[in-house]
Amino acid sequence: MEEKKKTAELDLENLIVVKVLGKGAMGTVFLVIDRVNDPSGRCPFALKVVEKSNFHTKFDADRRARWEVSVLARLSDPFLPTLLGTLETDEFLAWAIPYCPGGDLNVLRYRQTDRIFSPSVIRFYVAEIVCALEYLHRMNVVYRDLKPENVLIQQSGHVTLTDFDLSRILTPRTSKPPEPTIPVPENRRKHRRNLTRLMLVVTEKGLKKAKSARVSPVSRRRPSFSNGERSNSFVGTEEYVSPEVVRGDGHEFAVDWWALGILIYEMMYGETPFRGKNRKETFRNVVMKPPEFIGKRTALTDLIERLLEKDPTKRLGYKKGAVEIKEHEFFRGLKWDLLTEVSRPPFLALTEEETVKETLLTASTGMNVREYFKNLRQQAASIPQTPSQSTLNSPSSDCHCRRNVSSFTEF
Ligand SMILES: Nc1ncnc2c1ncn2[C@@H]1O[C@H](COP(=O)(O)OP(=O)(O)OP(=O)(O)O)[C@@H](O)[C@H]1O
Repeated sequence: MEEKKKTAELDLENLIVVKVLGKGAMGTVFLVIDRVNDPSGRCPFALKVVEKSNFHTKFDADRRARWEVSVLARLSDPFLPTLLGTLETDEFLAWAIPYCPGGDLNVLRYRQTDRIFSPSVIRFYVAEIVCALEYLHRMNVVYRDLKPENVLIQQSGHVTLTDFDLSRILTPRTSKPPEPTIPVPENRRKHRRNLTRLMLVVTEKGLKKAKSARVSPVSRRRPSFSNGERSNSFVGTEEYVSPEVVRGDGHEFAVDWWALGILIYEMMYGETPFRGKNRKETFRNVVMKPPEFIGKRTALTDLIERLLEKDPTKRLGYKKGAVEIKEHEFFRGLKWDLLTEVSRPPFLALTEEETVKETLLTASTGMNVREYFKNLRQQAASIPQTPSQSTLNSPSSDCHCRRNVSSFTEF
C-alpha cells in the first residue's frame, strides 16, 4: 500500500451530533459538526464511532477498526473516502470521513419505480465502482464487501465506496497458475475444517449432510494481515459471497468482480440472483445455479453473466483486472477519464447550501458523541428496546438490509 497521509486529531468534546447516519455491526456513524473549528456548522462530516466495549464482545472489532483506519489513511481516489481525522479515548475509537448526503445505493434503489435502475443509470454507477475497485486492487487491497449498502452517494452525485474493515492486502498473482477450484481428492478432504467440508458436500452431494454454514469465530485462527496471494477468510455478505469463498478454495481479487456481478443484477432486477429460503440454499445456489435472466439478452446481461462465472479463473477481470471490464461492450463509448467531470450524475443529493441548512435545523440536540452514548445507555437501562427503536434514524431502516456472514474468520 501507499504511504499514510497525515490526518487531523479530533476532540470528541467538540463534536456535536447532528444525527445518526447509520448503524453497522461494528459501529455507529454520525453526522457531526465541530463546534470549535467550524462554529457556523457549514462543514458537517461523518464520524464512525466504535465503542471499545465492542472490542470484547464483537469478534476482532479492535483489529478491524484499526485496520479500516489504516486503509482509509492511504486512499486518494475520487470514488473512495478520504480520512479527515481520527480520535481515540478510553471509551471510543473514531474516525471522520466526508459526509455523503445522497444515502446509499440500496436506499436509492428503493426510491425508484419498481425498485430497479435503468441501464444508463447502472452504466454510470457501475463505471465509477469499477474505477474504485481498480484503484483498490492496484494498491493490492481486495475489498470483499461490495454491496449496495456500501456504495454511498456524495454531495456531487458521484459514488464513494465505504466500509473497509473486511478488506485485506493480497500480493498480486505471480505467473504460477492458481490452484484449481475443483474438489480436493478424498484423502485430503478429512484434513479440512468444518466449513470446507460443508462446502464440498454442497458441491458434490447436495446439502443433506450439511450442518450450519455459520463459521464459529472462536474456532478460527486469528486473522493475519501478512501478504499472501490468496486469502482463506470466510467473509462477506451472504448473497454477495462468491463460489470460491463458499467452497473454501481460497480467493483473491476476483471475489470483488463476482460481487460486482451480483450488484449489477440487483440494480437491474431488484433482487439478487442466488437468494434462497435460507443460508444453506443461498450457498448451494451460489455454487451450482446459473443466474436467470428475464427478457431480452443485452450487453448488460452479458456483462453480468461474465462476472458471475463460477470459476474465478474464467471470470471477467481475473486475467487483466478492471481493464477487461472497462473494455466490455456495455461500456462502449464511455470516456473513463472524464467520469469525474460529469456534472449531472443520475441523482443529485441536496445542494451544499441545502445540506448546511438541513444540518443546522437538525442539530438541535447539542449533544456531543460521549453524551449521546451516555443517553443511549440510560435509555436502554430504563426502557426495553424494541427492534424499531434500535434502527431509528438509520437511512436503511426501511430497506431489506443484509449483514455480513461472519467477520475475519480464517482457516
Ligand atoms: N460518509 C457517510 N455519509 C453518509 N452515511 C454514511 C457514511 N458512512 C456510513 N454511512 C452510513 O452508515 C452505515 C454504516 O456504516 P458502515 O457500513 O461503515 O458501518 P459498519 O459498522 O462497518 O457496517 P457493517 O455492518 O456493514 O460492517 C452505512 O450503511 C451508511 O448508511
